[in-house]
Amino acid sequence: MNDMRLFERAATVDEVKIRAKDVNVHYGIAHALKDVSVDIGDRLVTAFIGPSGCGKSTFLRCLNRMNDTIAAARVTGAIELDGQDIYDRRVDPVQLRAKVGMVFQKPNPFPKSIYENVAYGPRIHGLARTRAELDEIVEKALRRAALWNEAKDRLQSPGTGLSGGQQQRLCIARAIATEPEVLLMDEPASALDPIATAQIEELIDELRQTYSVVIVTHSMQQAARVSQRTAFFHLGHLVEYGETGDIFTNPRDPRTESYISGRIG
Ligand SMILES: Nc1ncnc2c1ncn2[C@@H]1O[C@H](COP(=O)(O)OP(=O)(O)OP(=O)(O)O)[C@@H](O)[C@H]1O
Repeated sequence: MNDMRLFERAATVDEVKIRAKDVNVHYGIAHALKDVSVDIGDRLVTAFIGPSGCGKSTFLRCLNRMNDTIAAARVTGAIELDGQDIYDRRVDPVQLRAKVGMVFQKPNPFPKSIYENVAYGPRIHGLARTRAELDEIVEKALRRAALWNEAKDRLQSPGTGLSGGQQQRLCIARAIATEPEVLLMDEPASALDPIATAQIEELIDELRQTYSVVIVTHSMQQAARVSQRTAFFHLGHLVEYGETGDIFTNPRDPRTESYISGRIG
């Protein structure tokens, strides 16, 4: 049984979920991201690391067209999700963001009940026909986000009344309630204490059984703990990308080496 599971995981590891080719981003005249090409695998965690301002969040936002919402941002190049160009004019960015969900640095629940926070996406995307179906979706998402036990008796209480770590798990539940395929996380634990951080990291490890997870992090320890692949960015360039273990123990580029040994950043 165990061998079988290993085999299944090995078989899925090399499937490409997102393929980015020659992606450039300008904010007005500032060239923030330069010729980034990368294949992001399915059902594994990819970490983006690098010094402040190197373009990690900018690139993350390219993957679900969140940069569309920034007037100054201009994105060129190609990004495919399962072989489909996400920048094609026929793609509805709202539908895309249901498939490629996002969790932000600061937990940002809606000023609504816990239940409504999770039910919102499924409702606008018409995923439930009845209240019972919606209840089921909400419960499933809260369970997957490891929040059900803490939230089940207070579903009608405001989401903002939860602790920081619980709020972040609520935001993860909200993101996964629309059955996304990819989860983008921009420093999801940076506002949390060590215990809540450990819970989020454990959850990320769970989630990769189902999703492709991409996480921006400032913590190299966190990247080493949660990810299987790591991409190192520097001054808008993707300098090095590979197996996390290799990046941290045997980096090929001197800039990566300097960063992970604390000489730049
Ligand atoms: N909305 C924006 N408008 C103008 N410039 C921006 C905007 N967002 C980012 N930038 C610029 O683009 C560059 C890359 O920023 P980005 O936030 O992607 O880097 P980052 O690696 O995620 O940084 P950090 O680790 O500090 O969050 C920076 O020079 C930043 O000032």
